[in-house]
Amino acid sequence: MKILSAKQLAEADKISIKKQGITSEELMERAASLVFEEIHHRLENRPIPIKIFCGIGNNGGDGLVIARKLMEHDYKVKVYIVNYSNKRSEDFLSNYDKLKALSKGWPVQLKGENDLPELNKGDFVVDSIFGIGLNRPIEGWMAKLVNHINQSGAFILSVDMPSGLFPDQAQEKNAAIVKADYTLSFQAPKIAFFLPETMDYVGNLQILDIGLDREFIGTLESNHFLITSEYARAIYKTRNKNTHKGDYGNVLIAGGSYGKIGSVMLTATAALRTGTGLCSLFIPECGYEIIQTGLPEAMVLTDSDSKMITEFPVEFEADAICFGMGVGTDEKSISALRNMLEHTRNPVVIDADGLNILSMKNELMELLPENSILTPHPGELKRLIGEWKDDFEMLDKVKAFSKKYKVILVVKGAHTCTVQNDSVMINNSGNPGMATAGSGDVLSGVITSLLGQSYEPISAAVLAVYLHGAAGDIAAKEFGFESLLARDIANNIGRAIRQLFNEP
Ligand SMILES: NC(=O)C1=CN([C@@H]2O[C@H](COP(=O)(O)OP(=O)(O)OC[C@H]3O[C@@H](n4cnc5c(N)ncnc54)[C@H](OP(=O)(O)O)[C@@H]3O)[C@@H](O)[C@H]2O)[C@@H](O)CC1
Ligand SMILES: [K+]
Repeated sequence: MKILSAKQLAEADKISIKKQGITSEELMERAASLVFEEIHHRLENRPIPIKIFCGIGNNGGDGLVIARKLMEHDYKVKVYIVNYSNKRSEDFLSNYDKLKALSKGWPVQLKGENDLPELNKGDFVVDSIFGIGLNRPIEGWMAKLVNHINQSGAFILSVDMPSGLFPDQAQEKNAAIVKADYTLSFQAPKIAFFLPETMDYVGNLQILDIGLDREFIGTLESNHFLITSEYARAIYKTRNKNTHKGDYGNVLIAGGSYGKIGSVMLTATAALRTGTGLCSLFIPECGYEIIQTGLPEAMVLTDSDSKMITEFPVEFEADAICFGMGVGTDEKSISALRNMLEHTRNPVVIDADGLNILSMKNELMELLPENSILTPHPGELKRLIGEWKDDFEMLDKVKAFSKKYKVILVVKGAHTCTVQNDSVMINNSGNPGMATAGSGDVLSGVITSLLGQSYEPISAAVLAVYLHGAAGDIAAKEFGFESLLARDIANNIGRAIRQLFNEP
């Protein structure tokens, strides 16, 4: 699903009005009615105090429509107009008149910090102050209003955007932004919903299809995509009946050291659970019995060193190689990575200490086969690309790095971003329970497995990230967030694949 900018959405808004022969007020009625229906569906006429904060632009206009509809259904509604300017939008004004005609009490006008209304824990607040028209940070008394809403303990539903949040540009530190429990956003996701510094303002997210012109949206160019289950399903390759293990890749996972053999075991488990035909590990001597006992499906090659890998079995013909988990950054392990890169043409997967070695020995970057996949968490990413001042600068730096070295980066986080050149694929599966030791090792195993099964490198990365998150979601249903182990993610990859085909 395309992630669109505020500018593109405003354009789609205009084009749709023209092509569908409707007025902007009719489009507002349509969009806001969908929000009303979502609220009505959940509240089922319960007499909860609903307090609606409306700006004076079209986001505020949406709030007025929602208020009118709720009143028509006998909800307890109070409307506050956040009077930040005299420039009311036309659709705001016509909906203001409609509301006045319906309600006995006039909306309360808020003009300064002395007007902050009483809010309580049991209240249901609708935030309709600013949407995609925000063009500067919220300041002065309105910033105080935003903090007042945030601190009230009320349930907060934001319409289109949490007010104060820019859809597609960096935010000032300590900016006043509504911290929503739930955001109902129109037509397309916005990038700020998924980035580490701003995702917490959004709460649960739902995108409402307000019927903007599909054909026009189809022509809009975007470098940012949200990975959906439909997309994952389209990439996935089914198995033939007439088949054998040789059709599903022979992968080699190189890593581990004394005390860190578990990492490679998790990677190999995940690779096998993702369908790898043959899985071999290259590990130090000390891990031999551990792997042969713990994972009989895998084959083991050992280094001459007992505690770390110091070389690489360059004669091994693997369909995909993964290097890095648990290897450490000793000079001897660095030469093992160099040895591997000097003898490999096909894209490889580099994780964990493999990435730390690349940051220490920049010249090794030049040896990476084209379309290799690097899977840094934020700490490893900083070592690779340096510091960044905000998420947008981080994305720019990652894109530049991807182009410079012709590699794919899987930037791990709550919404893992897979970046190739300028395009960013954002993942939406997964949960906080997956913030656990070994989770990344499992992801590398899934990517390597798909790469070995002849998926294009970018498809292997994107599908792996999606399945890893979906498997984590299935595991969390059984174990809860706290008890979830990395191996539970690996063990649910098969269910995540089946789920791709059970969902509508
Ligand atoms: N596009 C669609 O698909 C549809 C959109 N719809 C709805 O319209 C919403 C967009 O409405 P909008 O363009 O009127 O902008 P909105 O966010 O209400 O802001 C209003 C004005 O506030 C001002 N302003 C900005 N920042 C400020 C600040 N910090 N402090 C003070 N003032 C500030 C600025 O005006 P300025 O003062 O700069 O002249 C700005 O123009 C959208 O989010 C959705 O809810 C749906 O109804 C139908 C389909
Ligand atoms: K809003």
